[in-house]
Amino acid sequence: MADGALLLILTSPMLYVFLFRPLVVHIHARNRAVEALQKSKEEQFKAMVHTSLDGFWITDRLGHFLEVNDAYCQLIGYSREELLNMSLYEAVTLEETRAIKRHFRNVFENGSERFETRNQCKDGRILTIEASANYSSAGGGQLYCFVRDITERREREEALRLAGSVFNNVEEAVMVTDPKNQIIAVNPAFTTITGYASDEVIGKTPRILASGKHPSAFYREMWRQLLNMGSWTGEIWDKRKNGEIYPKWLTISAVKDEQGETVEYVAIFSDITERKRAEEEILNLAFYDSLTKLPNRRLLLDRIHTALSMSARNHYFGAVLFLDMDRFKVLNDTLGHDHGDLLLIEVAQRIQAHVREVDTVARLGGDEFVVLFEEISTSADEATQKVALIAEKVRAALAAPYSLDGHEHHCSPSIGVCMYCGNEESVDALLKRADMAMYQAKDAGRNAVRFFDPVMQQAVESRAALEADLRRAVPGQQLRLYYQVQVGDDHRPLGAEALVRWEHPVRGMVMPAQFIPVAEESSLILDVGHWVLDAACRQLAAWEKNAQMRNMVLAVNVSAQQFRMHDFVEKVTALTHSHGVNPARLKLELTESVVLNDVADVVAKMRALKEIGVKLSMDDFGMGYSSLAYLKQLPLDQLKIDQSFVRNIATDSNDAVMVQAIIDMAQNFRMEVIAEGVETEAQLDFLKRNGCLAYQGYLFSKPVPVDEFEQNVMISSPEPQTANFQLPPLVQLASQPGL
Ligand SMILES: Nc1nc2c(ncn2[C@@H]2O[C@@H]3COP(=O)(O)O[C@H]4[C@@H](O)[C@H](n5cnc6c(=O)[nH]c(N)nc65)O[C@@H]4COP(=O)(O)O[C@H]3[C@H]2O)c(=O)[nH]1
Repeated sequence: MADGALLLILTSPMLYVFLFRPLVVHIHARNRAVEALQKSKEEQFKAMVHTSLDGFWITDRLGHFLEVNDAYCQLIGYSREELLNMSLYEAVTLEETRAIKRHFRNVFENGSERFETRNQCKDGRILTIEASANYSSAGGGQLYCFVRDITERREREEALRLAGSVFNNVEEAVMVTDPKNQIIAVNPAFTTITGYASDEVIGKTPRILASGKHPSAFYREMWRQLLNMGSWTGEIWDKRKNGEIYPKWLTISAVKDEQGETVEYVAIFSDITERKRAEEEILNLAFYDSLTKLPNRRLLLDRIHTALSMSARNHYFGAVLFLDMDRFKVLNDTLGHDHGDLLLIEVAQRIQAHVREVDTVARLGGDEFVVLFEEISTSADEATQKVALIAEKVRAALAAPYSLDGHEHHCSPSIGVCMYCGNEESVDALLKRADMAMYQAKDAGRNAVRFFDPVMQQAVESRAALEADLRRAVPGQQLRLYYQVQVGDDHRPLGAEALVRWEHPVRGMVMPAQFIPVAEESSLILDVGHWVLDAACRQLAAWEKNAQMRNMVLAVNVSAQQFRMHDFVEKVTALTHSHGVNPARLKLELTESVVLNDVADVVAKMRALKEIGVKLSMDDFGMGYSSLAYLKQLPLDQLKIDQSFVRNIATDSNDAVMVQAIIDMAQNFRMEVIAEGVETEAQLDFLKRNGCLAYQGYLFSKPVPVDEFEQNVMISSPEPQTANFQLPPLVQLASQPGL
């Protein structure tokens, strides 16, 4: 139909009344019905949406909320009014905005999408949301979306995932059992540690792992704790599938349900073999000697301490045996430390083989061993007899030849024994006594057993007291110098030997033989030696002013320790300078022990001393290990024949020959020679006849204080070096106190 015709029809009044109007009315009615239907559907939809337990929202294409239900408002914490003024982008976390845009695009393109997002509540909480969105083009395009809070579910899943990953990856073995104690799950670490795969143990009880090392009472106690406290933790020995028994650290926990009923037991354990080994190693290092595996000093002291307390309670006698291998150092130095070590191991084994298992054999260090015997007997006599027997057996065993790496070696022990009963003596004192007895065994010629002797202890104690006093001697100005004249063949005084004396306020005059060895051992000799040198130089300086004394040469004893000091030469130089003394008036008497050490160093020092003009004499010559080899290297001015040879020259042909030889040697090396300890005319006569032209001894004078010495010199030589030394008024000299 043409457009004009239709227009005509529609505009015709008749048509309008009979056809169009009813039609319009019909259409209106139908539309109203449709509208009503639609309205009721909307109502239904609204009701459904608002009563839904899930959240629901509608947004426009840009995400502005157009509608939200109560469930969503409750979920997110905003009111409906607030949300209708917000966009979805404000209700999600910042990190989610990009994802939301992507989801929107997908929904626009595909009509719908399910996705997961993170909403941020008004109070800041973050919720994991599962969203199901649909697109409608109505109203310019809208998104309808049902949302559900799945935060808890996700957290549970995550926790489970984590637990699963822990279960599978953890280093500890995990074993889960049901309430009847049947294994229901094990993790891979369980298989690694025990050797059992899960299908080999599931359905079985954990008894399959038991080592049999623990008594049933141990397991009863474990279960008692597990049932009462809900858990048990401890160390336990179990057995691997391959039969190996190993220690593990185990925690068992009972898992209960809401009613408090145990639903599972979870056992978590780790293999502590390595840890125990390391602990043992540390313990061994701390308490055992690494070479011989014997207890070390620390453990020994502890054991002695306990033994003394026990003895105080049960009144049993015990003993401490201190032993040291004779000349072990020589073996170590000659055969090497490896052989030394082998010997010590063998010694340890031999001692152990001859004592009871309960006795403690310990190594103190070096070649020193100690055996502690406990509870030998309540009778002192019986205990001593028994210990003497064992000690002798040990001695004999240790003195038997050793075969060390193919070399046969002979070595013997010196053994000191100290008995004890009760705990009145300290551990230290006991060991010291045994040690002292051991030294007595050494003094008795080695390879011997000696019991502690109180007299010996007395000697040691008085020596210690002497040392303590000696420490105060130099600062307390208690030392004195005595002078013993040295004369030439015409008896003219050539000089003197300075000999130290100690004037102790209580002990009186102490002779050097008593205190010099103590000083040597305690290094006090350095102080004493320095004092002597200083005093000697001061005396020489004083004599410089006296015409009759000016030419005196003063001999001073120098100990090996003193000479070894790196600055010895400097000290001598400084002393001669500071006192303004001509060094040629000072003669240092060295003993053979000085040169025994480092010959090159000794020679260098001697040369340096000679360079400044100091004279050098070899004291006690003939006594030591004098050898021509070193003698010719030493820049000596004089040899001093030891008084022990001089003493018997008139009666003992050996000594006479020896003295003759020394005199010849000195002459050959162009050295002076002086004899000490000349007491008789016969000795003097022999010496003179054999070419010894200088003397020192009681025949001329005992060592005397300086005044007396000066007096004697002046009497004997009114003019310097012209008259003979007028001697001997020996009876007078001998009456000097303290000489
Ligand atoms: N029987 C006998 N003895 C005689 C005779 N003539 C001298 N004597 C003694 O023999 C010792 C000689 O000194 P020495 O061999 O150096 O032996 C010295 C020396 O080794 C050491 N000594 C003394 N003073 C010192 C010192 O200042 N420093 C050091 N390091 N040692 C010293 O002490 C040792 C002993 O000194 P003294 O008791 O003074 O003993 C002195 C002296 O009194 C004699 O005719 N008959």
